[in-house]
Order: sequence, then structure tokens, then C-alpha cells
Amino acid sequence: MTEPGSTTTSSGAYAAEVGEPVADSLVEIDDLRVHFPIKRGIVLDRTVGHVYAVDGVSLRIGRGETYGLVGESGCGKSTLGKAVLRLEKPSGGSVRFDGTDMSRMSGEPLRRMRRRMQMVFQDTLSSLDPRQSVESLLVEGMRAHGLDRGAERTERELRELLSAVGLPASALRKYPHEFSGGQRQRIGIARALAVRPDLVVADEPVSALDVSVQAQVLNLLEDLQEEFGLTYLVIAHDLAVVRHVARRIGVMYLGGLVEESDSDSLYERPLHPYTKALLSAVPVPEPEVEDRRERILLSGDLPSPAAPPTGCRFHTRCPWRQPTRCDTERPEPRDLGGGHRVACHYAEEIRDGLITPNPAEGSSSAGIS
Ligand SMILES: Nc1ncnc2c1ncn2[C@@H]1O[C@H](COP(=O)(O)OP(=O)(O)OP(=O)(O)O)[C@@H](O)[C@H]1O
Repeated sequence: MTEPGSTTTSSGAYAAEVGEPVADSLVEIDDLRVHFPIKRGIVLDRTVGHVYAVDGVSLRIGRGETYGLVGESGCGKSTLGKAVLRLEKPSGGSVRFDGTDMSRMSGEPLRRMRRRMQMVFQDTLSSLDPRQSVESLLVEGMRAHGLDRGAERTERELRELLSAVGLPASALRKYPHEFSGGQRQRIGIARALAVRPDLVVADEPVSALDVSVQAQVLNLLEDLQEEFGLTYLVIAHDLAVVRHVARRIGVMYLGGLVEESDSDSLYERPLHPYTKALLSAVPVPEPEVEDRRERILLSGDLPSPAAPPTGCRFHTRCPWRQPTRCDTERPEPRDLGGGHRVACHYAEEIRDGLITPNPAEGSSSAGIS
């Protein structure tokens, strides 16, 4: 596969670096790459380049944990989520689920494995077939995986499932358009849970909902996690959403993971310049803090993932950019202590104030542009 600067991080190297036993991970992603070919020609028979949607990401999701993935639109979050479920085929690297390398699976074993991982989508109107009743939507997956065992038992299980997501049993006979957005998302969650998965990938699960309903759905996801022993990968562009639910957070920029840590240290001590800029744009409710806080303005536009910059992907917009190394050498995520990983050559120097932001490269007065 063509590559502008992919990374190579072996599973063993990662585990040693973060000091986490691999056995505790339900999902192990190593140097994952998803490159979409750009086709030209009358019958689209010429590949003229690639969109490097995901380019060298390594991360672990522990059993029973909620991993939050954040970043701007187009940074590759959804593609990574789909690659975990093998809805996108990786161009390189590997995804291991419960110890099994998914990239080598196909046919019936892959289908059986897929039952254990389900997706909850942002847009429930297009992800739930409007012609199917709620009952039919829920039974479909159960049937496909041989989980419906007699009408009576299935009906009882469906009622229990609806009750778990906070909907009345009468919902079974209704159709998606008869529900509000929040209720439809509950149906989407029930559909995912109907096949008893271990992992749920929730892609922007609340961004289409009113703010007042968002917290209810996020709280529901938390309750269900405990009840059903679920592991979550929650994808969101909204930092507040991930902070609410995730114990660990990964920040993506242009196909790569730039920072990863537990939620508290990410929000209190962001170390990567991109995360600093992202967080500096989030308003603070207290007016005094809001007035005093430093805001980091990034210069330039987000580069195209079809032509990512050489070296550090972020160097074209980084206020702390240093000549040569940042432009030429792609930084690997490094553990700066306590599992706080940062892909920046100068993370320590920036943290310790030894390098100051260059006003020509950005400014420290306004939010992310
Ligand atoms: N099937 C595809 N073919 C070609 N390019 C694609 C395909 N799917 C995604 N992309 C491109 O890959 C890049 C990453 O897309 P992706 O949807 O993963 O980003 P995202 O961070 O989830 O953004 P958003 O929140 O807007 O969905 C984008 O440039 C997108 O246009």
C-alpha cells in the first residue's frame, strides 16, 4: 500500500510501552491503516492517489471500558470504528478482537465474530428501516445469528430489552417514524443489544439529539454497560460528550492518534498542541476563568487527508513547530507517564515551557479556526 509516512508499532512494543497486559484488552489495534483509492478514468480504472483516512493508529480498548475517540470532522474516527467492526477492510495493520486477528477472518467465522460487536449510529432515521416495525427490527439480528428460540421466549426477551432501554412493550408494534429522536436512538441501542454483543461502537450517538435528551441517552449507555457488561468505543466530535462517558480518550488528527490518556489528565493537562487548541476552544461556564483562559488559534486550514503533510501531520498548523524535525520526522505516540501518550517530538519541552509558541505559526488569543 502506498504510504506517506506510516508507523510501525508491534503489539508487544505497545504493551511494553503502556505497561498494560494485553490479556485485559478486548480490542487491540496495531498500526491500523485504511487508505481509500482515488479513482479516475471513464470506468474508474486508474488509481491516482489515496485518501489516508486512518494511517498508523495503535490503541487498546480494555474489557468493560469506554474508550472515547475525538477529533475534527474528516480525521478518520468513523473509518476507524468501521475498521474495528470490519465494515471497512484495513489496508494494513491489524485489529485483534478478544485475541483473534480479525483482518485474517472471512466467511462464517467472521460473521459469528461480528455478532459480538455492534454499531449504534448517529442518524437513526436512515439506519432504521422505516418499513419495519420495532419488533421486526429487533428480531432480524437475533434471527440472523440463531438467537430467536420460539415466539414466546423471543417476545419476552424483546420486552425485557425494551424495558432496559426505557421504552414500553407497546413500542414493539410501532414504526420508527412514530418515535422522537431520543426514543429512536433507544431503539437503535436495543437493536444493537438484541444480539448480545461484547463491544458496541457508538458513532456520534447523541449529536443528532436535542441537548436536553443527550444526557439521558448517555446515562442510558452507562447503565446498560453495567447491566450487560459492555465495552464501548464512543466516537464524537464533541469533547463534552466523550468526557461524560469515557474513562480513556484518544484524540485523532488527519488519520493519526496524536494523544491518548485517561479522561481527567487529558482535560486538565493536554500535552499535544492540537489537543491544547481543541480544548482551548471549549467555553468554560465560570466567567472569570473564561476571561483569563488562553485560547490557541491554529493557522491555516485542515490539510486534505489525500495529501497529508510530511513529518508531523500537525506541523503546518502548530504554534510550537520546530524547524526540520517536525517537518520531516513523523512522531510516534510516547508514554509521558501514567499511560498519557503523546505523538509530539517536543511534548516535554512544551509542557515545561522550554519552547514558547511562535506567533507567526499561530496565536494564543482566540479559539480554533
Ligand atoms: N468510502 C470512502 N471512500 C473514500 N473516502 C472516504 C470514504 N469514507 C471516508 N472517506 C474519507 O476519509 C476521511 C475520513 O472520514 P471519516 O468519516 O472516517 O472521518 P470522521 O472523523 O468520522 O468525520 P465525520 O465526523 O465528518 O464523519 C474523509 O476525508 C472522508 O471523506
